[in-house]
Amino acid sequence: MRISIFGAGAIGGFLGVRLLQAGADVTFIARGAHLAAMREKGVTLRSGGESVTVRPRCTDNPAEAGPQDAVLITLKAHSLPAAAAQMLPLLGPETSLITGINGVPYWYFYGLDGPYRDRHVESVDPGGKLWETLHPSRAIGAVIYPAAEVLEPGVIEHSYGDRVTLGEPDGSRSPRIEALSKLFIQAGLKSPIRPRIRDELWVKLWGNLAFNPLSALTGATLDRLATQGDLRTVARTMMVEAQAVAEALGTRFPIDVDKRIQGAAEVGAHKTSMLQDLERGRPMEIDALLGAVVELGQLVGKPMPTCDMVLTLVRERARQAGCYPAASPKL
Ligand SMILES: NC(=O)C1=CN([C@@H]2O[C@H](COP(=O)(O)OP(=O)(O)OC[C@H]3O[C@@H](n4cnc5c(N)ncnc54)[C@H](OP(=O)(O)O)[C@@H]3O)[C@@H](O)[C@H]2O)C=CC1
Ligand SMILES: CC(C)(CO)C(=O)C(=O)O
Repeated sequence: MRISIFGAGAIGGFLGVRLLQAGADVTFIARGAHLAAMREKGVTLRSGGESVTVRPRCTDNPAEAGPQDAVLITLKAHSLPAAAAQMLPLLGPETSLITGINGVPYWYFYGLDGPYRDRHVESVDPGGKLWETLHPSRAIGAVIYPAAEVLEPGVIEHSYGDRVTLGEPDGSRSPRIEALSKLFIQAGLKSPIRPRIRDELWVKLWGNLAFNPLSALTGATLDRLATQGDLRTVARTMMVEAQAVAEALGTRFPIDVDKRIQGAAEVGAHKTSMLQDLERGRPMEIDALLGAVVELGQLVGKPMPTCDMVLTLVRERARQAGCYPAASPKL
């Protein structure tokens, strides 16, 4: 299978190495110092006490790779609008796009039964440009559970997790999703195919929408946010508000909110990705993880006072650190 990893940083680099080792024809699409290091010295993956270096095709010019069977998008959410047009040379008539980005995906409402069918989500897809450029008929949803980090340009550390859940927006077991799941399994990952991928996206997002902004605001690690009295109450209140929104859109949560919080507590003294981005002065995924959920709340008419307040505060915290644009998205 010809597969490009668009945004082959931490998680994309980890998955790309695994897919290459499984025999796929993989192209890493990256940029800057990380790309230069991968070109010069190959990509080193450290995982489970072992280190392997591979030499994939690495480029910042998708035209060099040409049309692919699949493109795995592992950009940060805010990088996708600017990168979408760059993906066009990778797209043949049958190319699928696996969206590995955390948060509400741009294709969320594609074919979704109910009054909001085929709407775009402004917070992640300003003006519906992604919908047009990367038509959601190409999209395959993914929930990525492993954790990885770029330790230095060209060197990736995989710290835990091996599950990449996949699902077609329409829930079907299409030949393309079967082939991708098989490839991920050959790459040593667990890769179940879910008929209701949005439910699983929400279970991950449920934690991210609360813990990530709260960690950025307070500096607290996941274990404190999930266990310390008042902090836990704030996180839980946000999650309960979001649950009402998700359920109004047809989501069925397979676990309750306390079980989800317990799962986050078990991760331990971990800095969320949003706190890490803030500390490094990098753009933060505020709009994909919380802004989009607040937008969906407005859409279905469910009040989200705690989420609204935390969104306002975390945007300003990010602005003060130079990690968020001066203007919030217009909804
Ligand atoms: N890391 C993790 O453990 C996990 C991450 N996720 C999610 O996966 C997504 C990716 O996260 P992560 O891997 O940590 O992010 P990274 O920043 O490590 O990787 C994204 C890479 O894409 C590059 N990039 C951005 N724009 C372009 C472009 N136009 N052309 C080529 N390369 C580009 C970035 O370069 P630059 O740095 O120059 O912007 C960066 O190297 C996020 O949504 C995250 O929430 C999900 C599960 C776990
Ligand atoms: C650690 C965790 C689970 C926090 O919700 C996460 O996904 C992140 O840091 O983005």
